[in-house]
Amino acid sequence: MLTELAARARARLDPAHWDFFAGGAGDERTLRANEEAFQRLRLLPRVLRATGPRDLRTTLFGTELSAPLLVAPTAFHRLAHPDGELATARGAAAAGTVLVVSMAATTPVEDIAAAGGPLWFQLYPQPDLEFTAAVVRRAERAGCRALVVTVDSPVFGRRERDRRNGFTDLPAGLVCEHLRDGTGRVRDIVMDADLGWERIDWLRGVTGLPIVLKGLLHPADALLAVEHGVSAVLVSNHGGRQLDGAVATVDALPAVVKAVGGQVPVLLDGGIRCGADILAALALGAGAVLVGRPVLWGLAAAGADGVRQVLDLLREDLDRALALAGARRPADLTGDLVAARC
Ligand SMILES: Cc1cc2nc3c(=O)[nH]c(=O)nc-3n(C[C@H](O)[C@H](O)[C@H](O)COP(=O)(O)O)c2cc1C
Ligand SMILES: CC(C)CC(=O)C(=O)O
Repeated sequence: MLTELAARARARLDPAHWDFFAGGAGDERTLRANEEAFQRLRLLPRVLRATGPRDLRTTLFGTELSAPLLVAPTAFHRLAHPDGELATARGAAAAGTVLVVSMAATTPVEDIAAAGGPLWFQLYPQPDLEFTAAVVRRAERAGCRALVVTVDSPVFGRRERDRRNGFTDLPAGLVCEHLRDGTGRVRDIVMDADLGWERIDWLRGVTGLPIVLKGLLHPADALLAVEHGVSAVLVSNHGGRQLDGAVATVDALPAVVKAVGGQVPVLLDGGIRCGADILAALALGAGAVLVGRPVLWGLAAAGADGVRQVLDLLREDLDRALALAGARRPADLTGDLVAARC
C-alpha cells in the first residue's frame, strides 16, 4: 500500500540517507521479521455486526487522537526534507495525531511546537543527569505531553549500510538540536550502557509527565516497568536497528499484554504498513501503534502533505478493516479475530 510512496522517497533521497532511514542492524533479520510477522497473521472476521460508521478516536493521557496511530520518534528529519520535523509535526497535526519528537531531531522542540499539534518527547537518558533534566524541562516547557524513554540502546546497533556508506556525521548546518547545552555547544549523543531501573525512578522524580518505556520485548521487563510506575510500555525493537535477531514486535506482544494485565496501556511499533496490521496489533491487546519509516517516506516524498497522506491512508485503511472484521471501535477488537499464523 505504501510501496509507491517509498519508491518516490527513495528517488528523492541521497542513497546514503535512504540507507540510514531504511536500514537495520546486522543482517537485518529483525527488520524483515517485523513486517513478515504481520504478513503471517490471518484474521477471522465477524459478520452481521451492524457496526454502522466506525469510531476510531482514542484517548491517551488525556489527549484525543483521530485513531490509535501515532508517529514514532525518528532522527534527522531535515535529511528527508528541508522543512524537517516542522513538516512532520504539521502533517501529524493535520491527521489529528501525536508526533513523538526524537531526542535526535534536527529542529528544536520549541519550533516544532509551533505546528500546534500534540507532541510527546523521546529521551535517550544521558549519563550527565543535570543535562538530562534540562532536556526534560525543555520538552515540558515546549508543551510535550509525555516522555518516551528509549531503553533498547545501551550501545548503538551495528548498521552495516551506514558503515559501507561512511555515514557517520550529519551534513554541515544540521545538528541534533536537543544536544545543545547552555553554552551553545552541541554534545555527542551518548548511548549509556550503565542505564538501569534506578534511572527510571530518578526520571519519575524529575518530571510529572507520563513516562512511556520504549523498546522492551520481554514480559518480565514489562512487569518491572509497571512496578517502577511507568504510565505505558511500548513494545519495540527499534525497527530492527538495535539487536538483530530480536523477536518481531507483534510476536512479542501477547506475552507483554498478559504480563501487564491491563494496568497500563501497551503500545507497539515496528512493521506496521496497513490497516490490517493495526487491527491485528489492537486485537492482540495493543492500545495504539506507532509508525516510523512510512512517515519518513511521506516526508521525503512530499513534506507535510506527504506525512498527512500516510497517516490518513493508514487511518482510512484501519477504518475499512474494522468494518470488514465486524467492529465499530478499536475497543471491540478481541484476540479471537486473529486466527492463525501461516
Ligand atoms: C531512521 C530512523 C531513526 C530512528 N530514530 C529513533 C530515535 O531517535 N529514537 C528512538 O527512540 N527511536 C528511533 N527509531 C525507532 C523508531 O522510533 C521505531 O521504533 C521504528 O522505526 C518502528 O519501526 P517501523 O519503522 O517499521 O515503523 C528510529 C527509526 C528509524 C527508521
Ligand atoms: C542517530 C540515533 C541517535 C537515532 C536512532 O535512534 C536510530 O538511528 O535508530
